[in-house]
Amino acid sequence: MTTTPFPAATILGYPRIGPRRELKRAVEAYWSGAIPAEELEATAASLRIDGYARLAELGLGAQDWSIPASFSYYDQVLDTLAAAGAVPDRFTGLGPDLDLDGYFTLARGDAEHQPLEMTKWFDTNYHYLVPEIGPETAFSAQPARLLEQVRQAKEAGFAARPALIGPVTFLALSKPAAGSPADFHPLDRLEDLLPVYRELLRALSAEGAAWVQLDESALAADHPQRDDAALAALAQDAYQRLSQGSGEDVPGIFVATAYGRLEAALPALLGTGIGALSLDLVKGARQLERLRGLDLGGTRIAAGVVDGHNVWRTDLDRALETLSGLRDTLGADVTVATSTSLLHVPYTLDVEDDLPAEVVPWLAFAEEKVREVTALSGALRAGRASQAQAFDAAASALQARHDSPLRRREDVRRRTEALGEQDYRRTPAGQRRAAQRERLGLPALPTTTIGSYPQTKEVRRARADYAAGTLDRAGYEARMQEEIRSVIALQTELGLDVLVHGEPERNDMVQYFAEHLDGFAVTRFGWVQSYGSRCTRPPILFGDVARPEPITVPWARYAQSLTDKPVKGMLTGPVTILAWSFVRDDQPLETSATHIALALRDEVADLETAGIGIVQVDEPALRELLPLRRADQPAYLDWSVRAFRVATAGAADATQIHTHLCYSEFGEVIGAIDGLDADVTSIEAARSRMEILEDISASGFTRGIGPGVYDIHSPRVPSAEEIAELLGAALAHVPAEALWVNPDCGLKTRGYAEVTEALANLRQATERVRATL
Ligand SMILES: CN1c2c(nc(N)[nH]c2=O)NC[C@@H]1CNc1ccc(C(=O)N[C@@H](CCC(=O)N[C@@H](CCC(=O)N[C@@H](CCC(=O)O)C(=O)O)C(=O)O)C(=O)O)cc1
Ligand SMILES: N[C@@H](CCS)C(=O)O
Ligand SMILES: [Zn+2]
Repeated sequence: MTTTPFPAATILGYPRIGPRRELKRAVEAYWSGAIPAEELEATAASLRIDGYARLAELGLGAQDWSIPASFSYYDQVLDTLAAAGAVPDRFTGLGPDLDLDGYFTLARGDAEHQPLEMTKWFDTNYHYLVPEIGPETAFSAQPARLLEQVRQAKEAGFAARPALIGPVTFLALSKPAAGSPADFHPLDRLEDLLPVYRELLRALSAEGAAWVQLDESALAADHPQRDDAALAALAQDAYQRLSQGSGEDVPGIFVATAYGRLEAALPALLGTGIGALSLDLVKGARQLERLRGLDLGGTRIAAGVVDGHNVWRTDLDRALETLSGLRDTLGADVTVATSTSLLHVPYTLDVEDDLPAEVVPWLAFAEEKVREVTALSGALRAGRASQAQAFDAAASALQARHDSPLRRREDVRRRTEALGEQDYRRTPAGQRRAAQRERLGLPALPTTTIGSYPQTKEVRRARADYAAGTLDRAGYEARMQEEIRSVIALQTELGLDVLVHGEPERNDMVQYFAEHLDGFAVTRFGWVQSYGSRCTRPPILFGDVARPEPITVPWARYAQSLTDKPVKGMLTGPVTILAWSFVRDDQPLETSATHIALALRDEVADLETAGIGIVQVDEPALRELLPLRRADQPAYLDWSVRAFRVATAGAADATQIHTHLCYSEFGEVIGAIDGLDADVTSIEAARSRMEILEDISASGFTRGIGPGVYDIHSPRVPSAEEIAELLGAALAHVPAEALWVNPDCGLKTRGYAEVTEALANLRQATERVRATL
């Protein structure tokens, strides 16, 4: 065991995109050829050092290994793949020692290579790149980048703790490389990967790193292919072996877990020789009870009491009580920590000049959370009085929040309480189908798109000018109407059957609604990394939600006035609005979902009044919020489905309700999708070549279904032949009267040239297949 003690206070990770999105801009400039690699690396290095310096100013020790080196150019799972030399064979021409361009090729693909798949990181809106591991994938230690970061930090006067994904989580989140035997899982390669971790740890130790963080959050989630006890046993064995000999040539191992609770892995990890273990005591508060009576075996517990995944100011008195109770229970000192990396929250509240003044003191972003961690650590060791100012300020903010009338709307509460079973139910789907067929008169295999059209520079510029006040409201509306006219004209020319207005007025499908609903605040600079260089500004839900006036109706009405074809109204569903916002922690999510659903229900009614016959309610995040533990999933699926039904069940029989879900792991939520009772569901299917439809037909799903035939995440334009083939494959599983033809998702991130060509091919392919029916 290392002789350097584990720090008294720490965080699991920090935002890295830059306080002003400097890394995003530099990376994108490098991609476009505007700056050379040296300039990107210099920007990255100075962002890292400035970040360490700021964390030290905020109270973390510059020399005690409390500051994590959690930087990444793109994604921390990709960084771990690079450190383990686990480059998939299909990336021909790339060796195990990736340079910057090789690294970005894995993330973004190139002319010859599809990029690694991207998927959600636990229950967050962050996406990681999925490693592809086969029985023969070669592993080799590639520590150069990690060592360089440790060295750079050291030279600048900081002992920054290297952070990697741990071996069990790395493999648990990987997928089998193409061509692997059916019964193979990447976890089968743990034995081969451990020596590589050993070597990485040795190299880091030789560079002077006294502690290394290995993130093992997969141990806090149920795994689709391994039961919890089996995963815990793998982790136990792995950490016993990695810890052997620590102190001589192996640094102290800090296993970080977040996003939920450890079950079997909690006792399994203690006693393996790891130096420290962090637990998420926000989402996994029930772990506290389980710690009672466990033998720590010399492992120090880092108590994640400051929420890293939300923006509320911590109740410091309560957290201190938890910490001192835990210290007494364990009979050992504990480290104060964040529950997760702070990657999920914006840098600082300090720069926000437009948040409601009353709400600001209720909040803590990354910098403020670091101060909370250090205040708690100070109080735990020297008493509350030593941190009186921080504690008193937190207590009065908490009281003010508790007493604030901003949190409650009695009209919304009354309406929520008055909801009865009839408000969740439409007439049976078959009856609705007949009414809709008569009203809409659509051809077989109706063609449509998912909602957004390319967000051009000009559209973004108009929005920025409007926000800055250099374009007035009338000018802005005229500009958006011009865009809608052109999108309707394009769809008419392409001969699509169900048109959309194109969503030009939306900066983001969630932020836009939050900006138009009471109960939400939006930030000006609160960017949070979603994937790679892409960021979102999650809105903050602080009160009961109400809709002061119709939101989308004028745009939809305008679009419908331009055509005789049906225009599909476009809303974001309650679960997705919640999933991509910072949500209230003072009431169940279910209650907030119902409030949003009621606002959407009114919007649906107003769209109907405006003559809109089809309304799509997008729920791409339905899968994302699925609890990590199977036991918790049925309750979630129940309330999320009910919220969708509150939003949509007020619609007339002749109004066709669509929903859209853009991910392809349907197995877990297929029952819920049926429960939504939407008339038509569009899903992502192009990349998996319609394989997903086997699940759907096996489940007896009888509603309209639009499996995507155009992979919008790729700049590739699918040919008419390819689309016709996909439609043929779909018809093997879905009756023609139920099949819709559409892309996988919205077109906002694509350009007009590719979109126009792809949609022309989509239309042509549909004609061909229709002729065979
Ligand atoms: C579908 N996805 C979404 C998720 N979460 C959401 N909240 N929204 C989503 O759509 N999660 C899952 C996926 C993640 N996918 C993406 C895809 C693309 C982006 C993305 O491109 N983000 C943009 C920011 C988009 C945005 O809000 N734009 C604003 C203005 C932004 C801006 O930078 N303005 C400039 C000034 C304007 C100018 O001069 O051009 C500035 O502030 O400096 C807008 O369009 O109005 C990104 O750039 O990262 C994210 C998630
Ligand atoms: N209507 C949205 C859904 C994205 S998931 C869009 O088309 O962009
Ligand atoms: Zn989508």
